[in-house]
Formats: sequence, C-alpha cells, structure tokens
Amino acid sequence: MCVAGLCRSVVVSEIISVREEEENSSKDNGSWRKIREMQGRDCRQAFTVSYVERGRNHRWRCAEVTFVCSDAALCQRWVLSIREQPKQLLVYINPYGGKKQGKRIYEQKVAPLFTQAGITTQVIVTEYANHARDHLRADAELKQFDGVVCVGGDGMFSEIIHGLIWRTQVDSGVNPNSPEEALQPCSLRIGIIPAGSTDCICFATVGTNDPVTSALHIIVGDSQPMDACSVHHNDTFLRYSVSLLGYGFFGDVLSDSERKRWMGPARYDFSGLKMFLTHHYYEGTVSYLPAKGIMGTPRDEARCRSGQHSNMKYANECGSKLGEDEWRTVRGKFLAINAASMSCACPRTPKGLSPAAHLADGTTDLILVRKCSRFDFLRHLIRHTSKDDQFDLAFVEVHRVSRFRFMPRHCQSDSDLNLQEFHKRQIFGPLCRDHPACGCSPHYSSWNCDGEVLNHTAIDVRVHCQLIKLFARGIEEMTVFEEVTNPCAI
Ligand SMILES: CCCCCCCCCCCCC/C=C/[C@@H](O)[C@H](COP(=O)(O)O)NC(=O)CCCCCCCCCCCCCCC
Ligand SMILES: Nc1ncnc2c1ncn2[C@@H]1O[C@H](COP(=O)(O)OP(=O)(O)O)[C@@H](O)[C@H]1O
Ligand SMILES: [Ca+2]
Repeated sequence: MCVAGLCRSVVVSEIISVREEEENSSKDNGSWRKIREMQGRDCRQAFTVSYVERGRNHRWRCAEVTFVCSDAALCQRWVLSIREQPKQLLVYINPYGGKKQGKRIYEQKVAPLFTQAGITTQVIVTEYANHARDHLRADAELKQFDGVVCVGGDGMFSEIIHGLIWRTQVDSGVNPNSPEEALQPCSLRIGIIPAGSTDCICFATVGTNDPVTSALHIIVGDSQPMDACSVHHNDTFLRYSVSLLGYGFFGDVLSDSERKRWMGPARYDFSGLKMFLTHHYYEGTVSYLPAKGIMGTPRDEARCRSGQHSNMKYANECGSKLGEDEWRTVRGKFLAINAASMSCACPRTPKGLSPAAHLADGTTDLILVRKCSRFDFLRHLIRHTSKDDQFDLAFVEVHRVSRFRFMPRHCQSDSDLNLQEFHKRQIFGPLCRDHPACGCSPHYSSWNCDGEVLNHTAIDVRVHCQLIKLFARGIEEMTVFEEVTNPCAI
C-alpha cells in the first residue's frame, strides 16, 4: 500500500487501531485531498492505521500511517481486519506500590491508548492488600472480559495470578490444596503495566519496564504462556511463584526491606548491602527432580531471548513424569538457595538471575550458593551485572528441575511453627541456640516468593507448565537492521 507516494508496510498483528478517513473530516489538514489528487479520480477511500513502532531497548511506541485504496470493499475489509484483540479488560491498580505512581501512570499513559484502540475497561483501584486477589477469586464477572491488567509491581501481579489460578481450579473442580493435582490452565491473559519496585516479571517477558510498551502489547493481543510453581508446606498450599523463590540472601533482603518501604525501590539496595555484610548462611537439605525431556541447561550460552528455543515441540514436552527414585539430594550450608522459573532479568541484573531460564518449559532453575567467603559471594553477585558466568564458581551449582523440596536443618520439631515465631526467637533470643555466645548464623531464613515473604521454611515446589498466559511475546532479538527475528516462545 502507498501513502502519498511512499510505500510502507505494517505488520497486521501489530495494528493498534484502524479508522476510516472522512473526506470532510475536521482533522483533515489538506493531506487527504492531496492524496486523492495524487491517486486520481477513482480513489474514494482512505484509512489511517495506528501501529507499533519499535524504539531502542525493546520499547514500543504508537505511530500512524494513512493508506489510500481505490477499491472501497477492500478498504472496508481492512478496516474490519484488526485481528483478535482484547475488547474488554478488567484493570486493577495498586496505588501503593513502587513510587506510588500507579494511578497516574495508568490514567496518563495507558487509558488513552486503550480508548484509541476501542477497548472498554472496568478499573478497580485497590484499597488494601489482597483486594485484587479476593475480588478475582470470588466476585469478578470474568466471562465478560478478554483479559486482566495489573498496574503495579511483582507483588500486585502475584495477587492477580493467585486470584485467577484459584478461581480457575475451583470452577473446574480441581483441588488447589493438593500438591499432586495437575492444575487447570487459566484462559484469561494477564497484562502488566509496570509501576512497582523491581518489575522483574514485566522486564523479563517484555524486555523493558515501560508502561506504553506494555499497553501496546496488550492492545495488539500478544500471548505468552508462562509456567507457575505451586508452593506447599506438607499438604497445605502456601503460594504460587512465577519468578524467584529465594531462601537465604534474597529471603533476608526481602524481609529486611519490607520494614523500609518508606525508602521506595532503594530499600532493596540498602537491605542488599546490609545482608551482604551480615553474611548469614543456612543449613538444610534440598532435594530435586531433574527435568527430563526438555531442551537446554541453565548453563546454555544462548539465552531464551535469542529465539533459538522457540520450537514449540519442546514447549509441549513439559511435565514428563519421573519415578520417585530419581530424586537427588544435596545437603549443606548455603548462603542462598534460589529457584528462577524465568530469567528474572530486571534493571539490577539485565541478564537475570538465570539468564538461560525459559518462560514456559515446565522447569525452574535451582541455584545453590554454598557457604563461601564474602569476597567470593561478592564475585558471584557482581557477575549478575557483567558478561561473566555467575554459575562458573566452585561454590555455585545449578540444576534445571521440575520439582524440589527444602528442609532446613533442626527443622524436624520446628517445621510446623509459624515463621513469625522463628523470627521472634531470632530477634529476642540468642542468634544461635547451640552456641549462645558465638553470634553465628541464625537457623532460619525465610523464603522470598516473587517478593512476598512465606510463612514456612520447609516447602515442596512443583512447576506447572504454561499455567498462565501474558499479553507479551518474550524478548525479541533485534538484528543490526532492527528487524524482528523469532521471539522467545518457551
Ligand atoms: C554488587 C552488585 C550486585 C548485583 C546483584 C544483583 C542481583 C539482583 C537479582 C534480582 C532478582 C530479582 C528477582 C525479582 C524479585 C521480585 O519478585 C521481588 C519483588 O519485586 P517488587 O518489589 O516489584 O514487587 N524483588 C525482590 O525480591 C528484590 C530483590 C532485589 C535484590 C537486590 C539485591 C541487591 C544486592 C546488593 C548487594 C550489594 C553488595 C555490595 C558490596 C559492596
Ligand atoms: N491498596 C493497597 N494498599 C496497600 N497494599 C496494597 C494495596 N494494593 C496492593 N497492595 C500490596 O502492596 C504490596 C506491594 O505491591 P507491589 O505492586 O508489588 O509494589 P512493590 O513493587 O513496590 O513491592 C503487595 O503485597 C500488594 O499485595
Ligand atoms: Ca520455566
């Protein structure tokens, strides 16, 4: 198609909206008349397409081009041809996350784009923690919506998946409390407008933390399946996780930073430095089921974003059953035990905690950092920000797993105690009960589950392949010509 003599093409799946140009439109600044003159007398139709234009660092913006067409019927077909895009969305805004800008970001940057794309919305500004989760679990009329949007950070996203996954299981008669049940995938897609502190789920699935880019991924109707882990304690359901489950360092950073929310996103750096200096290690036993029938290892050079793993054959191979005898066990003293179900890329670590992790292959990368010197731990941490491999250190091991369990040492009698009780003991009692004077590590850390503190230390984690779907397409690889190659699908 040609615009005023220039040949332009627009990818149909990246159209935001199409509007017919009126011959005597008030917006007409003479260009439509000029186009008609150039095209000759037969030309009767023109339409303007808003589409996605790519900027630097995976950012998207909205651009416009006007097409003219001499065939009125063809033109009409174009106008009606926008592919399956969401029409009705349920939006939850956390006004309290990140720098408390969620409402402003939505109203100024996102809502106008939704209106332009003809999307209608029901907007709920949350009034308290778990408002969105509870509304989705019980009250929301989900049938009328094509998707759910959350405006906030990873904690807000977590609320949304807890509501949606729970609701989907209850509606289809699956018992979400049993760790052995195969969960029913959620049909509604979820969009994330980043307005939190880390926003790692948005960054790792879209490639940037930019509200406009996220809004455009929602409007064009992208779809990215994603794994979710269920976390149980004995037979009690605790939480779902899609990004990081971290015990030791990241657990301690989170619990410490929760008391410093007034600092905003900088609280993580403050608590990170504090916990780095504190240098606590924790004893326990990790057992895991190595993933089978999947492609790749956590040490792969090629990242998921490279598109080399976008073969859907493998996406469907997740969930292969293994016998109980294939469990492996690692016992020891750990500075950190991390399970990354996605790369966990974020501005603090653009390549992520586990750069080669896949979004939707039914596995999580289990990273064990054993007790080592502060200097060595710093080397490991710094490698998250450079090209060097953070796993290529003698005290670090990494396994791609489909299930794992953790049991802290000394846990046998305590394991049923609530963590708050542990913390009370740790704060008010001696740090180490075995050697009251030595001031060595406390016995228990807590789990950081996508940025929320878990109440139990002994956990059983199972990956559910492609349990949810996002309005995203993985991170696109740009060539030198800024053309898009394969997006990361799994
Ligand atoms: C010295 C440089 C060290 C750089 C190490 C970077 C590792 C960062 C890994 C970040 C993983 C993020 C995984 C995502 C977790 C989020 O779900 C979750 C919730 O997000 P939300 O607040 O948006 O709801 N966020 C978090 O748990 C925050 C984790 C952030 C940890 C920051 C750690 C900073 C470490 C600084 C160490 C300083 C040592 C300096 C020594 C001189
Ligand atoms: N209206 C609200 N008031 C207080 N807390 C809320 C509200 N809405 C959501 N929350 C909670 O706020 C916490 C942090 O939200 P999140 O969006 O992750 O921001 P951040 O990235 O800054 O942590 C989450 O635990 C979420 O459940
Ligand atoms: Ca995964």
